[in-house]
Amino acid sequence: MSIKAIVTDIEGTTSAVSFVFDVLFPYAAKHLPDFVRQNAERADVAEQLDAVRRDSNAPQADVERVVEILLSWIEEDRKATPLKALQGMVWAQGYHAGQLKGHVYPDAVEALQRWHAAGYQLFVYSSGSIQAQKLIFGCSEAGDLTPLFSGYFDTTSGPKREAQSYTNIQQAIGVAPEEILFLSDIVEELDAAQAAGLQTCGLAREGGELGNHITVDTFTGIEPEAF
Ligand SMILES: CSCCC(=O)C(=O)COP(=O)(O)O
Ligand SMILES: [Mg+2]
Repeated sequence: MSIKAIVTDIEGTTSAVSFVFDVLFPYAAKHLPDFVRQNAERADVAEQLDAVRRDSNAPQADVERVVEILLSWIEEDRKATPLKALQGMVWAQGYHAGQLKGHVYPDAVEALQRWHAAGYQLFVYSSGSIQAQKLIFGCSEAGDLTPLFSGYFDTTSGPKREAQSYTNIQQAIGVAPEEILFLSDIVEELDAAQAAGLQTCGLAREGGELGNHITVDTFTGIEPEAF
């Protein structure tokens, strides 16, 4: 069975962990409080603030308390859907103001372009919101890479360490599980994708092996036709 679709993680896979931890998360921590205060009545923001109240079991929390909760979630790298949605909105301002440029490894850019030209369907699956995914690739140091992608999946498809999430994504893509190659730097994500029947390839940019998964150190080492 040959690969028809490739689904890639972002942080640690197409893009440096340091870009997310040293640039994106501090940017969100700095700008999110005022963004939330100034936009708390906006319908899309209010919806996420209510989700924070629900998820943290604090139904009466005022805006300042919700900001505190969000900052603690950034600190602990919580992959909570409402935090990710709000981070995406804050980062949008930074990208559009030219303060942020998405980091994508040159080897990932080259391989994604080559695979797209060869007819593979390319997708993203990240804990970052779909808005944030489109921004990192759309406003990247290598230019607008969004034309390469056929679709985007975030935590609304489920947590990245659960097999069911990959079944949800496989059904949305509409090809057999074994025709999908999933790329990630996290062994628990690769295990979950494998349990759902997907092919897997680990990215270990500092070297080493990721569990029982074929592991490479750059995208240049990935040969979709070999799976
Ligand atoms: C979409 S860029 C921001 C990445 C992010 O917020 C994050 O939590 C990273 O998650 P990933 O699933 O890409 O490791
Ligand atoms: Mg990752």
